[in-house]
Order: sequence, then structure tokens, then C-alpha cells
Amino acid sequence: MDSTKTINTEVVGTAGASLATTGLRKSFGDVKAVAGVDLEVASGECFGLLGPNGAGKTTTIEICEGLTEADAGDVTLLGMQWKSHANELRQRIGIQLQETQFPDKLTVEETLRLFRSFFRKGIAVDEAIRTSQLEEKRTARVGTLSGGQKQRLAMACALVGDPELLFLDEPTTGLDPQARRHLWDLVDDLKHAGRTIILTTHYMDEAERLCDRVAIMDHGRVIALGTPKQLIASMGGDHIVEFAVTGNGEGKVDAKALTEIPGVQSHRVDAGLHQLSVTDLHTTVPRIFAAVDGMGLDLTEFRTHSATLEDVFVSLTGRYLRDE
Ligand SMILES: Nc1ncnc2c1ncn2[C@@H]1O[C@H](COP(=O)(O)OP(=O)(O)OP(=O)(O)O)[C@@H](O)[C@H]1O
Repeated sequence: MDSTKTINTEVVGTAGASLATTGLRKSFGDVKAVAGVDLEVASGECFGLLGPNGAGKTTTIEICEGLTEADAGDVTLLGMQWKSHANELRQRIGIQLQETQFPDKLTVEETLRLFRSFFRKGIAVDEAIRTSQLEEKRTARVGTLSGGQKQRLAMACALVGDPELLFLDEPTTGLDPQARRHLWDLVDDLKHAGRTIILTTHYMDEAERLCDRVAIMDHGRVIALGTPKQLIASMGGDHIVEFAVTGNGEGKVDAKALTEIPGVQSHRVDAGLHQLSVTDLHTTVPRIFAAVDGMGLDLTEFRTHSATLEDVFVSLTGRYLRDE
């Protein structure tokens, strides 16, 4: 069963693709973790895989990283495939896993020297330390690092082989806001240095902030693909108006009348909260007030916000990402 709509605003051609997947599938018992995923990521692009917990993001990325074998489908990275070019690929890609266990007793510098030794060529350990802003922790043992510092070390380890293609799996999950911003700055620097980056996240703001294009995944499939701007624009309204009316008035809300208000693109209601997608806030809001008033109802809540990728997800699936 799948009633979700699909948006595809894809513009990239195959030429110059750093990563391409076709017909990717993977099941674990009865669970279809990845149910036919076709993606193309252009060289130099920062591409985000978004979706709620269990959507299939990690499984997809782990197949691409050569860590999980697909049941069906193909992955081409930098023009190569894992079955024929595993060693070459390991030298040219960088991987930051969702959680990395480093030996606690090694220092930051020793850990990076170890990782650097795995690669034929790469950047100097000093540069990796500087890039990941770990200078003050160079001689600290890994066991003493904070969560954010460990994530930055994981990023440094992924970078030390000077990869052309970098995978970041939920790089900021569990970090405080300051540590998240720190990591975002790091990703910005990597983007400007021309790396191809593929990241998974369930933070919509992170994707909007960092990614050139995003694929929204749900139940193992890509349900929307495009730039954050394109996906938001595809909803038809730049703003979301949310309101609730007094409990005993709920049954009297005339949904059809709301959608007929000029400027209102769509209406949905969830647990008593009405959500309207709206193009022109300053002309439409007075009309909404008048319509609600005309229905003889009292507002108990009223707020607006600029439409986000979260709203795109809600409009496609009828569910909230944060509830997952
Ligand atoms: N090794 C495994 N064995 C059994 N089921 C698995 C395994 N790995 C993933 N799954 C299941 O496959 C589905 C997709 O999981 P996956 O980790 O790819 O999702 P995700 O989008 O990355 O989620 P999260 O954001 O929580 O990491 C889930 O239902 C998960 O329980």
C-alpha cells in the first residue's frame, strides 16, 4: 500500500555523476529497507538523503559504501563498482559512520596517523587536525573527548585520505546546537573545496542549510527529489498558516470554503490543528480571519511560518517527521 505522491524535480544528467544507483533493493526478512532506489549525485554536489527513522537511509548509504550487499540493483561510484574495484574505491572515498568506535587509549593524533596509514595518498595529519578544529585536543586520549569532538574526529578520519567522495551518516545526531553548527561549518568548507558529499540526516534544517539537492525517503523509496527550494516551491505556497478553533467549533470548520480562499493552496487538519499552504501571507491571512469569523468560530491558536522541507514531508505523507 502506498498512497504517497512523488515529486521529482531532478535536473542532473549522468555525465559527471560521482555516484549513481539503479534499482537498489534490500530486505531484512519481511522488512523492505530499500525498495527500488535510483539516484544520481553530480561531482561537487552536496546531496542529502532525508527521512524519518527506518526510512532506509542508512541501508542505502551502506550499500553505496560497500558495507552492505544489495539484493538487487547497481551502484557506480567514481565510474567504478565495488565488485571489480574495491581496493581503488577504498582509497578514493571517505566514510563517516553513524557511530564510530575508536580505541579510547589512543590520542587524537595517534588515531589520525593510524587512519592516514591506510591510504596511499592523503592529507597531512596536521591538516586533518586543523580542518576538524581539534588542535587543542591533539594529545588528548579519545576516551576523554566530548560527543561533538568525537564526531569531528570521525570526520577527520574520513578526510585524511583526501577523498573525492565523502559519506556522512547523520553527522550531527546527538550533538548540541553549538557542536552542530561547528560541523556545518566544516561541511561548508569541504563543499567549497569541491568535494562530493552525500549525507543522511533527519534534521530538515540541516538539509536546507547544507544540501544542494535532497532525496526524501520514506518506506525504502525516494518520494521527492530536488533542491530544497524546488521541493518547497512544489507545494504551491511559500508559507504555512496553522490555526485551531475552540473545541466545540471543530465540526463547523468548512474545509471547502477554506481551500476556496484566494491564496490558499491546500488544507489539511491533524489532531484539530488546521494547516493551510499559502502563497501571499499579507493578503490571505485577513481572508482566513474573515472566513473563520464567518463560520461563527473562535480561534484558539494562530501562527505562520515559512514553508520548510518538513512541510514538504507532511504534505507528501500526512505524517510529521518529528513524530517518527
Ligand atoms: N541489519 C538489519 N537487520 C534487520 N533489519 C534491519 C537491519 N538494518 C536495517 N534494518 C531495518 O530496515 C529498515 C531501514 O533501516 P535504516 O537503518 O536503513 O533506516 P534509516 O532511515 O537509516 O533510519 P535511522 O534514521 O533511524 O538511522 C528499518 O525498518 C530497520 O529496522
